[in-house]
Amino acid sequence: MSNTESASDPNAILVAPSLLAADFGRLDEELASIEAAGADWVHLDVMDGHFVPNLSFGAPVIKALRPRTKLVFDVHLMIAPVDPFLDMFAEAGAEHIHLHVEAGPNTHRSLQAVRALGIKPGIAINPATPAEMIAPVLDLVDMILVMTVNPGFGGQKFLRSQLNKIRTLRRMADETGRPIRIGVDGGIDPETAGLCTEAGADVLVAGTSVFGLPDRAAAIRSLRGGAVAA
Ligand SMILES: O=C(CO)[C@@H](O)[C@H](O)COP(=O)(O)O
Ligand SMILES: [Fe+2]
Repeated sequence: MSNTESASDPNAILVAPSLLAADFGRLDEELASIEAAGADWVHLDVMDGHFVPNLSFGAPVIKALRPRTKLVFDVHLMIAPVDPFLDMFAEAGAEHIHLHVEAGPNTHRSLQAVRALGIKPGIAINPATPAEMIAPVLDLVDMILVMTVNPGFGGQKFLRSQLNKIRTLRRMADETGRPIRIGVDGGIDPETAGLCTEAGADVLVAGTSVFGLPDRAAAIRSLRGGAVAA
C-alpha cells in the first residue's frame, strides 16, 4: 500500500521513520528514500539539551527540508519551554506537533496554541509518567505519542513496561468517542511493533530499524508485517 493510501485510512497502521537516524549530510536523499519506500509521515525529533540531554536540529532545518518532500511533517518537540517556539515550527511547515506533558505546567494552553496555528496537536508521554497524567488534555489532542524509551537518543532498547500503558491509553482514547491515534516511539522493530499494535498503537515511529537498513522499502514492509501479524 502506498503512503497516501494508508494515511487516509483511519484503521491503517502508519509508519513514521525518524530522521534522527538518517545521514545528516544527505538529508534530502534520505527523505526521498523513505518517501519512495512507502513511509506515511516523517518524524522530526527536536531536542534542546535541557528537556533531554542531547541536541538535534530545530526549525531552520525543518523549513529547509519542507520543499523536498510531500511527506507529512510529524514534529516531536523535546524542548522546554514550548510556547515561545510554536510560531517558528508552524512557519517551518510542521503539520503535527507533539509536545510533552512533562514539558511545562500549562499543557492546555500549549495544545490550544498548536491547534490555533492550524497544526494537529499530539501529547507525548515519558516512560515514567502514568497514563492518567494526560487524561485532562485528551479532548484537545489528535494523537498520543507513547515514549517506549527515555527520550533523547535513537538506538535504545524498547521498554516492555510501556505495553500496559498503551493498553490503558487505547481505552481512554476510545472512551472520548473521537479518533485519536496512538504512536509509539523508541526501539520499534518488527517484533516490538507487533507488541505495540496488539496493545492498541497505530503509528510506528522508527529510526534505527528504517535508516539502519540499506533497503528502506523492505524495512518499512517488515514493520508493517510485524504489526499485521500481531
Ligand atoms: O524521540 C526519539 C528519541 O528521543 C525517537 O524518535 C528516536 O529517534 C527513535 O529512534 P529509534 O529508537 O527508532 O532508533
Ligand atoms: Fe521522537
